[in-house]
Amino acid sequence: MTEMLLEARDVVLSFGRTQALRGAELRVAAGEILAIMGPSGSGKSTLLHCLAGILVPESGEIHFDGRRIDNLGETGRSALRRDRFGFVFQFGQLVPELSAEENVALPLLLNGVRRTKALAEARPWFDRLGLDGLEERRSGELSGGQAQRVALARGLVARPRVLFADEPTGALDTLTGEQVMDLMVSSAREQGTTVVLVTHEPRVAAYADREVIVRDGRVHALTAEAVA
Ligand SMILES: Nc1ncnc2c1ncn2[C@@H]1O[C@H](COP(=O)(O)OP(=O)(O)OP(=O)(O)O)[C@@H](O)[C@H]1O
Repeated sequence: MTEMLLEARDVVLSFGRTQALRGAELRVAAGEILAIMGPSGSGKSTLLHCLAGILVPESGEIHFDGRRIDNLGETGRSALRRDRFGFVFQFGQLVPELSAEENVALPLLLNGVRRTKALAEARPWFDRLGLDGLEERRSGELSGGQAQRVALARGLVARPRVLFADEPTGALDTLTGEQVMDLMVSSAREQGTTVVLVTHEPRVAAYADREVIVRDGRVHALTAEAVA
């Protein structure tokens, strides 16, 4: 049987009167690239945040790598996010005061890696992601696609077990979005990183090994019925 790396079991979470997740079930295999699709407001980001230990479900369980993580407490979940998970969001969210290179090195610096070593590990990503020559730029001096590739490098530099990507191409034009997806998928595969990708764009979801649909806070396998 394929090893399950990440699992949501009967997850329920409300914001006030809004029931964002109503018994969400999801299993993600190690090394898998999974796309979470679904209409606006259906609970995709909330599910991603629960899987990543950012939000804690009201009931239900989240398991990662053979252990339950929703009951770890903020310190434990924060350590897990720092050590095991990488993140890419819709608007790169680079730190504007830092150079592109320092932004990529940030997860390593936060993990206690020395500055020289962290920057040395960040540098090859510029060649790998077609960003040569942009190492010293601040985020305000990068195009949207360049900034998102820097954000991708930052998400992968610490070789996380899981990369969580929430609408990573949402702010990009189609061609630039496809470049980012190509690089995300090839880099993740190269280092064996599992990817959980939230998107509402079928073209983006097509890069994944498997797609699921979130509707009204529940997860459905991709079938003609679920799409209709
Ligand atoms: N912090 C919050 N406070 C209040 N309501 C929230 C909060 N976050 C999400 N919600 C609500 O929970 C529901 C699910 O939101 P979520 O962001 O998970 O949906 P989504 O499928 O990711 O949507 P989109 O595609 O528009 O980003 C929505 O009704 C949303 O308005």
